Amino acid sequence: MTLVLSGESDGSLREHLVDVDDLLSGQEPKIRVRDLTRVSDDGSLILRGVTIDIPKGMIIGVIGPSGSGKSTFLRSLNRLWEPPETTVFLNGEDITNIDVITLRRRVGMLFQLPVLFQGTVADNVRYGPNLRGEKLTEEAVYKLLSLADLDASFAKKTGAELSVGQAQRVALARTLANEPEVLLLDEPTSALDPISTENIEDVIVKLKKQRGITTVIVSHSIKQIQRVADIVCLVVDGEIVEVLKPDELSQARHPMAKRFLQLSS
Ligand SMILES: Nc1ncnc2c1ncn2[C@@H]1O[C@H](COP(=O)(O)OP(=O)(O)OP(=O)(O)O)[C@@H](O)[C@H]1O
Repeated sequence: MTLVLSGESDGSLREHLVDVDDLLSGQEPKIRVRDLTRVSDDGSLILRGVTIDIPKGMIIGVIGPSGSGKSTFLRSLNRLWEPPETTVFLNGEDITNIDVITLRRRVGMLFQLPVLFQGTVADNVRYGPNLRGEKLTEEAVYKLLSLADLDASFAKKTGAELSVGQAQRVALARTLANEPEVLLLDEPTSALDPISTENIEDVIVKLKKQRGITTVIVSHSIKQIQRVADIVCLVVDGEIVEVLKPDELSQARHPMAKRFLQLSS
C-alpha cells in the first residue's frame, strides 16, 4: 500500500511514492482521503481527486505553488470547507457524520495569524474545556502553556501584551487544551521571526514525540518542512503530484514541482 495514489497520476511517479506499509503496520490511517475533488463556483478545479493515507503520529508537510489548493485541502480535513461525503475519514469514520464542534476539537487548527479571544491568556486556554463544562485548574493551564513553550507568568497577560510569536503559542496551547488527535497548521510561522519560528517547530516535533499527535502542516518554507516533516506532499494545481521524504526533495520529477522546488530553494 502506498501513502498516496494521486487521482490523475498515470503511474509514472509511483516509484517516488512513499510506501507506508511499515508505518501503518496494518492499522487504519489516522486520516484517509479518497478522491477529494472541489470545483469552484466558476467551474475550475481547486482539488482534483486527492487521495492520501496519513498514518497516526506522523508530521505531513504540504508544499506547492501559491493557489495550488494547499489551504483548501487542509480546510477540508476539519470541515472548514465541507468535503463531499465519503471522501475524508478520521479513524475510519466519515467526517461528515461527525458533529462539527466535536470534529474541530479532535482536529485542531492554527492559522498564519493567531486570533486571541478577549481576556487573559489563561481565559483563552480555558475556552475549549469551559465549553464542555470543564474548568481547568491553574496547574493544568500552566502545563498547557509549558507544552507550548510558555512559562506560567504568561497566564495573567492579555493578548495586547504579547508578541505575535507568543500569541501564536497561546493559540497553540488553547488548541491543545482540547486534546486534539490531529493538528492542522496553515503556515503557522510565516508571520514570525526566526526564533519564534524555531520555538513553534520545536513544539510541533515535541507534540509528535510526547503525545503522538498527527500533524499536517502547510508551509511556504521548504527548509521548515525539511526540519519538521516525516513525509512531504507536493501539491500542484489541486493535485498531490509527489510524495517524498524530506531529504529526497531534490529527486522530485514532476516538472512543475521540480521548478517550484528549484525556485524556492
Ligand atoms: N471560497 C473560494 N471560492 C472560490 N475559489 C476559491 C475559494 N477558496 C480558494 N479558492 C481558489 O482555490 C485555489 C486554491 O486556493 P488555496 O488557498 O487552497 O491555495 P493555496 O495553495 O493554499 O495558496 P497560497 O499558498 O497562496 O495560500 C485558488 O485559485 C483560489 O483562488
